[in-house]
Amino acid sequence: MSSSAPPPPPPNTPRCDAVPAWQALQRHFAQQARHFDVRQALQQEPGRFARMALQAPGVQADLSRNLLDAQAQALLVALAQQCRLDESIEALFGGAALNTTEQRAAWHVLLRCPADCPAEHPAMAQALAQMRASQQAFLDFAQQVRADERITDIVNIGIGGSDLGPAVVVQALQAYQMPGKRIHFVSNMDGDDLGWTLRGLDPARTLFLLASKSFGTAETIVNAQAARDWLLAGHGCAPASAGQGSSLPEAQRQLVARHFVAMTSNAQAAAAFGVQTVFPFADWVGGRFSLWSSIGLSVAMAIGAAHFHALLAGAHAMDQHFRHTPFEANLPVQLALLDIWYGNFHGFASRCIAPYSHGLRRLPAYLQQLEMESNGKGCDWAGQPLPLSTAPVVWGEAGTNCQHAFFQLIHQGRQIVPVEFIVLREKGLGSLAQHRALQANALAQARALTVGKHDGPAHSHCPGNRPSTMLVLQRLDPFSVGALIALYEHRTFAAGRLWGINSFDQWGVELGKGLAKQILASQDAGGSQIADADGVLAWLQ
Ligand SMILES: O=P(O)(O)OC[C@H]1O[C@H](O)[C@H](O)[C@@H](O)[C@@H]1O
Repeated sequence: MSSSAPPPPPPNTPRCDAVPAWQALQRHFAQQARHFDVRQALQQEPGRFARMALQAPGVQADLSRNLLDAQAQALLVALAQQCRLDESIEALFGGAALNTTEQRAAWHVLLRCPADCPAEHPAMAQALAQMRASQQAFLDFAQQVRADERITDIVNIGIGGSDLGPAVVVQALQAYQMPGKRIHFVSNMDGDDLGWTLRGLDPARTLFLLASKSFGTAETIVNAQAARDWLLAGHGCAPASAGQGSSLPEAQRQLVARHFVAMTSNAQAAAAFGVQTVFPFADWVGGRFSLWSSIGLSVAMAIGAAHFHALLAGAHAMDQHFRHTPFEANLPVQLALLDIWYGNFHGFASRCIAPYSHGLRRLPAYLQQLEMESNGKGCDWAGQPLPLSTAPVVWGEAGTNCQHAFFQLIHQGRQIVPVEFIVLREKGLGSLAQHRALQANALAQARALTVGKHDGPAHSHCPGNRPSTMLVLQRLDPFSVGALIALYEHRTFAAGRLWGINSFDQWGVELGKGLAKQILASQDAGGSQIADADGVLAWLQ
């Protein structure tokens, strides 16, 4: 969306609790569905697995182990229809100003449009052209760096959406990573993060990628300054003071320009820091949806431009599925409806993500930001307090590690936690026997949750009837990973629209940032303004 063409307004669609299907679901839940027994359903309902198996690009899903009967499923689809979710989906693809508190579109789907993607309207044609030029520039640069043997270490400095997306993808696609280059991610304000990362690195062979949409995030700026000091010190120069980048002596300026590049929407601030190579992206790219933009530069450096295009192709295929598949077979929509069913009817407060894949071990952390920052909201887009729960608490850990940690609670604890298993058909490194055992463990956990155990001493009983979903990827390749992440993006968007939420802002994050500044000022003033309630500050002096 170019700045000269204001995005169209979002559609005025109803919230989920304002449509007739909501009341019908409440009645169905109270009268019948809360007693639903998935063990029995799996035994007695012929074709349940086939009926509840969904096929999306790169991802197959088995929903049959969920606490969902045919009537609830039909009513949930009716709910999505009555909320006119199709209009919201069209608005996303049409670049409407869905981010109502910041009057911005959320047009990340445009970033994965293939070269022959037609522009839907003139503003989109302009945005596409700009996007293509900046995409080509950062992919070309990634190829150059890959070919440059002098660079051995690439350090991405960013936080939140400027860290988690690229970090999870680089880790997931380790098999595609070129040898001879190490990619590091530094996010935490704690100096140990950067400090330990830089230990043993050669300043002459290190390239820093400053990833920050705003180029104003405290953690990123502090780490960038410390990295610049390290670079200068490594070349025998004194540290530069904060913000001094553009007024450094010429030799030092050149050094900074050679070793730092930035991916940002705020090119001016990056230039003031001393960065001369900037890969911009449009302000309609939200931070947690930005890995497809130049924020994904570390990914492109790790796997190369061709594989980066395959990642985009996977996401685009999921976009098409989301946009064009009827709700009954639409995987992101079905997963969003499950969130509504579990959160608003069953009252389950959290969802566990268990990827049975070492490569996907950071996916839970990524999804925590995507889902909880997007939909952890308490008021709707009209400014009304929401009388219903929104995003579940998302948590998890890779399998089989999770089995030896918190799965005990999921099997026998008092609260019910729907689990999302992610399993790969094809093995990575390691033997086929290892891979089969990994798969068997995921299937065993899902079955154990369903059937439970009802004999033997009481302490060994497991109630069973605990819900789970199984997502199956062919293998951990760029296409499948792109599709998987886009699946979660769209699920989050669909659930947010049904709850009446603006999924694209994050005002709750701002409060603490402001208070941190105040506390820092108080520390700088010797703690003289410490309030009684902040006695701990005195302990820390
Ligand atoms: O990319 P940046 O502007 O540095 O923002 C980094 C992150 O920080 C913010 O506080 C938000 O919580 C995130 O949504 C964002 O991704």
